Order: sequence, then structure tokens, then C-alpha cells
Amino acid sequence: MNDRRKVQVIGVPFWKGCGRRGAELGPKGVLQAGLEDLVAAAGAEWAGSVEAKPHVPSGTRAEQGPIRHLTEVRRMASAVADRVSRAHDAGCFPLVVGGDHSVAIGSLAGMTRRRRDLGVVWIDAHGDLNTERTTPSGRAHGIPLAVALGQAEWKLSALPDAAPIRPDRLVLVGTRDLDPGERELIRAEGIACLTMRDIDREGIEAVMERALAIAGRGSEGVHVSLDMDALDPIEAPGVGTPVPGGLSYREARMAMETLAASGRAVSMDLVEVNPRLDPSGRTARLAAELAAALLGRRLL
Ligand SMILES: NC(=[NH2+])NCCC[C@H](N)C(=O)O
Ligand SMILES: [Mn+2]
Ligand SMILES: [Mn+2]
Repeated sequence: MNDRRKVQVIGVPFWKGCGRRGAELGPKGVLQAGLEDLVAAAGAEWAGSVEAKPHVPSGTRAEQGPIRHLTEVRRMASAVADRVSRAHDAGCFPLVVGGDHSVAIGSLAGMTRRRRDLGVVWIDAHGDLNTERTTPSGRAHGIPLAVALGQAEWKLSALPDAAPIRPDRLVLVGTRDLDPGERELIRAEGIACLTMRDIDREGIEAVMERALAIAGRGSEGVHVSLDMDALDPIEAPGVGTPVPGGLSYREARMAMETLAASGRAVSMDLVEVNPRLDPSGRTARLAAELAAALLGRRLL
């Protein structure tokens, strides 16, 4: 890892990919939980915090189609992609704070513009591998990986200069809730899926080493996408789609520390924090701590 890495926070106050208001308060919540101090404690330099918001001209009509609010999701993704590639060009580590997980379409577009052979570690209860055809909810936060892989009708390459990610460089971690179409895609593409069961059996450190071997070895760096619903709802109650049986506080910390020690992480998403669903604020605080751990904050 370089001596003092610059971190550019890109806040994306966006909820329309999950259909539940409150996710747009995520960036503010995570910042108020002390993100800046925690990043400093990680020894990183704070390059500031900017917002990426879609510009939707008034009078825009809700479109018909399988994915709700698709026009806004596309505009948001394009704004995020521009912020991310600019941060990357300025020598910064882009830290994208959502917002729901559809913001990752923008992060991946922005990163693949600059790094064609990007590895991706997707830490999430869900697969986020639905397409327009398989989505059970019509929510865009369930499709970002299918878009990034080029498996959906909406392709990452529709965004200027972005490139699809490679299925053999993608690894899912913490998975415990998949839809039928997602299972099929995982099988068909041979996507590595390190489920909660693997974590139970092998321990989080061994699982993360495996994840790094897939996404990290030989790639041009690893994008870490952390959906806070990967954590057990007891630790992180402020998420829109909680699933029981998730990562403990310690496992999540260890996962971040293992990624940090590898020195391979080049960008991160921190998503699905919904402060409205968690008056205690612990989900936002935990999210900020996990980002700092990924950036190298440690006890000694
Ligand atoms: N990023 C998330 N929390 N995604 C939840 C997705 C839930 C479900 N699989 C769907 O497609 O709607
Ligand atoms: Mn999820
Ligand atoms: Mn997700």
C-alpha cells in the first residue's frame, strides 16, 4: 500500500433503486457517524466529499418497463461513473457511499474505464445478479452485477468507455439469499460464491484469502462492494432488505482487515445504509468503521 493514500468520498443520496425512502440519507448518516476522523485514523488523507446526484428534468414521466425508476437510475449511474473516474485520475481512492446498491453500476463503470482487468469482491446477503427478465421486485439494486457482467439488457458498456467485468474475477461473499435466475447465472458463468456456509465452515479469514486469490491475483486491483445487509441484522438493523444469519461484527472487521492487508483494494462502495430504519445510528457507525478498516485502520 502507498504511504498516505488520498480518499475521495462520493456520496450518492439515492433510494430509487431500492424503492424504500431513507437510503438517500445514507451518505449524511455515514459522514455524521465520523467517517472523516476514522479515515484519518486509518492514516489516509481526506480529499473531501462530493455528491453525485442524477439530474432529472422536471416533467420527466415515469417509464414503463421491468425496472422501476430506470431513467433516474441510469442518470445517477452516469454521474457516479464520472465522479469515480475523476477521483481515480486525481490519484484518489474512490469511496462511494450510497444510497442503495444500484450506485455500484456507476462505480464499476467509472473504475472499468481506467482498469480493464478489475477484480470485484461483492460482500452482500444477496447476489444482485437479476436481469430485467428475472427480477422479482423490479428494483434496480437487485441487478447491478448482471449489468456489470453484460448479462442484462442494460449493459455497463452503454456508459462511455466502461467495460464489462470478467466473471472469473468476480467473487460473492456472505451470500444467503438468491433468486432462481441468479442461481442459474452463477452456474452458467461459473461465478465464485462464498456463502455464509463457507464462512461457517472455513472461517472468515480463509474465505477472504480465497476471495482475494480470485479477484486479486493478477488483476488491476480489487473493487470492494460492501452491502451493509451482508452483516447480521442484529449488528446492522438499518438496511432495507435484511436477511437473518449474516456476518458478525468481528467477521466483518476481519474481512476488511484481510482485504486491507492484501494492499489490492483500489475502490469501495458502502451501500444500503438506511438511517430511517435505525434511529440508534449504529448501522452508519459500523459502516464508517468498516470503511476505515479497509483503508488500513488498526489497533496497533
Ligand atoms: N442490494 C440489495 N439489497 N439487493 C436486494 C435484492 C433483492 C432481490 N434479490 C431483488 O432482486 O429484488
Ligand atoms: Mn443485499
Ligand atoms: Mn446488494
